[in-house]
Amino acid sequence: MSTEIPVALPMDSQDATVGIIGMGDMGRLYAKKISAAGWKVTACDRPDKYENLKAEFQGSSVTILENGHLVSRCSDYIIYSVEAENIDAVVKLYGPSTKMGAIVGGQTSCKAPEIAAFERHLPKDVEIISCHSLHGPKVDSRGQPLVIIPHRATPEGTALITRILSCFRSKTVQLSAQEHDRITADTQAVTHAAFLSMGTAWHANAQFPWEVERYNAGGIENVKINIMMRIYSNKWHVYAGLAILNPAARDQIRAYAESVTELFKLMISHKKQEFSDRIIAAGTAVFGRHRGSPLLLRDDILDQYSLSSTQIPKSERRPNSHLSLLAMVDCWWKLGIVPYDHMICETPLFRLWLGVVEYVYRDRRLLEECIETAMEDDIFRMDDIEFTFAARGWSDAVSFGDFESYRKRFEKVQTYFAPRVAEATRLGNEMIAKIFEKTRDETSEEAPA
Ligand SMILES: NC(=O)C1=CN([C@@H]2O[C@H](COP(=O)(O)OP(=O)(O)OC[C@H]3O[C@@H](n4cnc5c(N)ncnc54)[C@H](OP(=O)(O)O)[C@@H]3O)[C@@H](O)[C@H]2O)C=CC1
Ligand SMILES: O=C(O)C(=O)Cc1ccc(O)cc1
Repeated sequence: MSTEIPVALPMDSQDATVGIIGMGDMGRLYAKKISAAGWKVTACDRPDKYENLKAEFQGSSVTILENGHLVSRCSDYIIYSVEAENIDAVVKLYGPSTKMGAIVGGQTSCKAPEIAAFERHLPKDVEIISCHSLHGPKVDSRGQPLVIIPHRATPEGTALITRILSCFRSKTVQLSAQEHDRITADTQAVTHAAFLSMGTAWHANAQFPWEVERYNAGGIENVKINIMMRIYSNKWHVYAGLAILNPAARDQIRAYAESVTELFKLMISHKKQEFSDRIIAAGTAVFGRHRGSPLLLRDDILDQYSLSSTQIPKSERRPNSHLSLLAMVDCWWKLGIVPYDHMICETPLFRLWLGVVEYVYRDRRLLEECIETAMEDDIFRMDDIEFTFAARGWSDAVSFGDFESYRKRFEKVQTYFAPRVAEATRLGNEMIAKIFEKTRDETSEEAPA
């Protein structure tokens, strides 16, 4: 830690000014929450958005400035909340204007390129303390993990940033940038790969899953459809950035595609014993230590959140092979990942996904039903073959590191599902709020973000 850093910030009052560069979905959430907690906030987006943004925030306690130079010059803590792909260029542009002795951080989802940009372009007298809220902009931040990364920091600086960000009432966890990237690759990247692939496969089969009888099978199917819709309602660059820029994520997405392919080959060659042994061995490795703990999800809650107009009674529901889910456990097993070890960096989607997977693996009857369906039921074959193509396609898109082709793949499916996005977002929010109400800090009086 360099001794050059002047500790000139106000530590015991709310006098520090927080600057936000990038007023997209997350930047706005940060600006609103931090200013509501009593801190002075200045913010900007690209210069061409200045007039509109200024009009929008007129009369609020957020001061909109024309560009990142002006924000950087007057702010004690500057948060870059821009696309991960752009972080180097934006820090290069505004970093030299950083106020002397200020603290700088970023909110991008992958920390290696962000920290590299800070080290490359920021003056040496500046502290670097980054953060990452592990939830999307429409989720109640209370009780969700918030990672703080004191990279080039004094204890006083870290204490100040922790105090500023305490307005989110999140579960704060301090990690290094490397630890952050490794854990979020495990929690986020593979989860997204599974749901991106589901959307691609449904689109390839020209299906809206809620209109297809075999997907009106209650709890698990509802969660799968709702999460898939949620991911495709977000911006493509969020998922592209955290997958393409994080080398650990790339490897894991490839391992997931391999598991999907290998299991699918066993299915179509009817190698039931080999398939079943592999599923059981993976399940034991991943869930063995957690057999006694309470389940993360309850089916009766999930049944309420369906996009379908008809509900099929439980006794008449058709079992599913759940290839997406079997492959997830297979890939965790192969990579030696025990997902429960990563709950410090859980996102709502990861928790839901783990909840669904666990729900199947801890019910021997359900798991055997999946194995039986995977082997014998041809109805799911057309879905599973498209899912296999899709998983490999996403893995290729990520390993080629090509943002533009990632964007095209994503937006094609996003456009297809767009007509039902508003409704799915509302349902998904209700579902997440209901599921998380038990885990949230019960004493909090704040309204959801
Ligand atoms: N959305 C999510 O669920 C989460 C996102 N994140 C991370 O947070 C960051 C922001 O994400 P999000 O808010 O969703 O994305 P948005 O696209 O909504 O916001 C990014 C904003 O930064 C602007 N921007 C780009 N370059 C500049 C610049 N030179 N000066 C000022 N503003 C600029 C963009 O403008 P333009 O659109 O014109 O490029 C855009 O308005 C990303 O790195 C993302 O990975 C983290 C947690 C959750
Ligand atoms: O919960 C998820 O995985 C999301 O999709 C929202 C999200 C996206 C990017 C992040 O860096 C953190 C959360």
